[in-house]
Amino acid sequence: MTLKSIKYESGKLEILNQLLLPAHSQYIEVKGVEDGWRAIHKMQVRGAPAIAIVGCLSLAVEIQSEVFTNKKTLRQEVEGKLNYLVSARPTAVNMKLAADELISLVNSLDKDEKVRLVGVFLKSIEAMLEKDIADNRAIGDAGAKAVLSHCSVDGLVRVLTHCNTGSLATAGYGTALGVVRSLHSANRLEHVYCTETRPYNQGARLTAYELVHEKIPATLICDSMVSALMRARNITAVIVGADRVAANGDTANKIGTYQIAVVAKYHGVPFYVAAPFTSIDFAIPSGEHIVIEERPEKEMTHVGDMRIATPGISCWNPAFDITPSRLITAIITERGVFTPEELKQQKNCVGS
Ligand SMILES: CSC[C@H](O)[C@H](O)C(=O)COP(=O)(O)O
Repeated sequence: MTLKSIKYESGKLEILNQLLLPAHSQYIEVKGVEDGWRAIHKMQVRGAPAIAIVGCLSLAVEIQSEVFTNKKTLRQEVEGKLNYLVSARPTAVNMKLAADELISLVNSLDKDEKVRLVGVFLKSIEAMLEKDIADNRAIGDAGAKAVLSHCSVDGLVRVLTHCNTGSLATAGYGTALGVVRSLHSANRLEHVYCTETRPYNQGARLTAYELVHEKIPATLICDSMVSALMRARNITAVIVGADRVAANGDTANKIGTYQIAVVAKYHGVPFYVAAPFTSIDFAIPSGEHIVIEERPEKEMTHVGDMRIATPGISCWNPAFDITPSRLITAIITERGVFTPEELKQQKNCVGS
């Protein structure tokens, strides 16, 4: 059985508290928008697609217990709460896109009945969940094909991934980890290496957990071992996820992605970004326009509750970095695999 980070049934929303993994597998209830915002901000739920789904569901839960006197107040309330949820983590585009979609949905309703709104909301979020899984499967298959193009017809591949992009970060299957999954199902994966992903260790805590759970041959490395790995282990390709891709292909992803891309370029290893088409923000021409979230120092200075850094030292803790498009071989989406140059031409297909 694959891991499930979000459970929603009959108006009750629960999320797997990812801060406790891998030691404890514990679900916590999200009773409304305030809980949703906190869970996203504290990273109890994380990964761009999962954040959007939990944000929207937390609003759906809240709406059910509220009374609205007219459509205007309902609209204002929904818009205000969605914008509030977007503010919990600013870098990824998914929550913002989902919020815009739901706001225009509310505006298009001709009746202001609460029951109808909740029904329409839930239907649209359910469709979002299903679409995410279907898209991830398509990304997995397209990505596997792209990676296999770099080896002999029946050869095996060795890939490197960073951070967590699996079932825990999405509605299911995963993006970059979905590609790994598809390679494994096709019996073409020799090995996957995952980085620890300092400072918050999503790789060591979550990706490693998923890989062990799925019995996929995998090895954990420290972030500082990437160059040595590329020299020693003949890596076929790097595959990472994305939180936001600009129109020119510049990609915001977990901190550390950029340096892996630089090292991959040096070693001649293809570098792929795997993400749903909705992660591409055609409204911004380049990565310079992406807001990079900075996280509390404690996430760097401590492991759990134990301080590992010298007291008094100051810290800089950006959660994401931008990989320039010239370091990216291609962006794997459910609509196909595009070089950054080809991606620019896709702008006109948005929404179709
Ligand atoms: C699955 S999309 C890419 C991910 O959102 C991303 O790189 C990532 O894992 C973000 O990590 P987060 O733990 O939410 O800060």
